[in-house]
Amino acid sequence: MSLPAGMQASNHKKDYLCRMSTILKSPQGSFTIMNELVLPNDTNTLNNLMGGRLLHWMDIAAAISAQKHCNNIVVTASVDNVSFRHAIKLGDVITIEAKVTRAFSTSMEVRLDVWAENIPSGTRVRSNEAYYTFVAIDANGKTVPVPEILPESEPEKKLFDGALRRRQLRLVLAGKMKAHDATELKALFLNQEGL
Ligand SMILES: CC(=O)SCCNC(=O)CCNC(=O)[C@H](O)C(C)(C)COP(=O)(O)OP(=O)(O)OC[C@H]1O[C@@H](n2cnc3c(N)ncnc32)[C@H](O)[C@@H]1OP(=O)(O)O
Repeated sequence: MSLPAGMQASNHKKDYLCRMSTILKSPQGSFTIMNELVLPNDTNTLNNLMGGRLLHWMDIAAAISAQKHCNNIVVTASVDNVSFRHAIKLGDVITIEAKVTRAFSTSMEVRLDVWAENIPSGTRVRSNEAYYTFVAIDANGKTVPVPEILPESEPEKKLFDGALRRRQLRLVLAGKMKAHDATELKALFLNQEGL
C-alpha cells in the first residue's frame, strides 16, 4: 500500500492510516447518475443494446462513484452479479445510478441500478443491477487507503451489511481468500439469510 509524499516516516504513516480509517463518509456523497441514448452503433442485429456496451457505461458510472468516495484514481478489480432482466431497445434512454455500498482498506464496492426509458411511449423499466469493486491507486499503481463509509438509510445499511458477504464470496472465487476464513459468508448458509 502506498502513502502520499511526506507520510512515509512511520509516525506520519500511522497518523495517516489512522486518519483515513476514521474519516466517515456518507454513501450519498458517492451517488452518481449517468444518462446514455442507445444509438445504432450500440446495438446488435435485433436492435437491442449490446451487453458489453452497457457494461462499459456501468464501469464509467461506477468508477466516478468510487472516485467521489475516495478522491483518488481507481481501477476496476471485479464485476459481479450483473443481471440482464430486459432487452434495451434502440432509441431508449438509459439511466445508470451508482453508489458506494461499503469501503474496506483500499477497495470499495459500488452498487449499480439501471433503467431503460422509452420517452415517446412513456415507459420506464428497471433493466439491470450489478456490483463493481474498485481499488484506489496512486500514480505508480500502488494501492492507497480509502475513507470508511457510514450508512444512513435502511437500504444503505442493508447494502453495507451484505457487502461483507459479497466481498468474501468474490475473494474466495478469485482464489484470494480461503473458504474457511469467509466467516460471514459461511454464516449465511447456516442461517439462510438473504445475500
Ligand atoms: C476504471 C477501469 O476500468 S480501470 C482498468 C481495468 N482494471 C485494471 O486494469 C486493474 C488491474 N488490476 C490491478 O491493478 C490489481 O490487480 C489490483 C489493484 C486491482 C489489486 O492488486 P493486488 O496486488 O491484488 O492488491 P492486493 O492483493 O493488495 O489487494 C488490494 C485490494 O484489492 C482487492 N482485490 C484484489 N483482487 C480482487 C478481486 N478479484 N475482486 C475484488 N477485490 C479484489 C483486495 O481485496 C484488496 O482490498 P482491501 O485493501 O480493501 O482489502
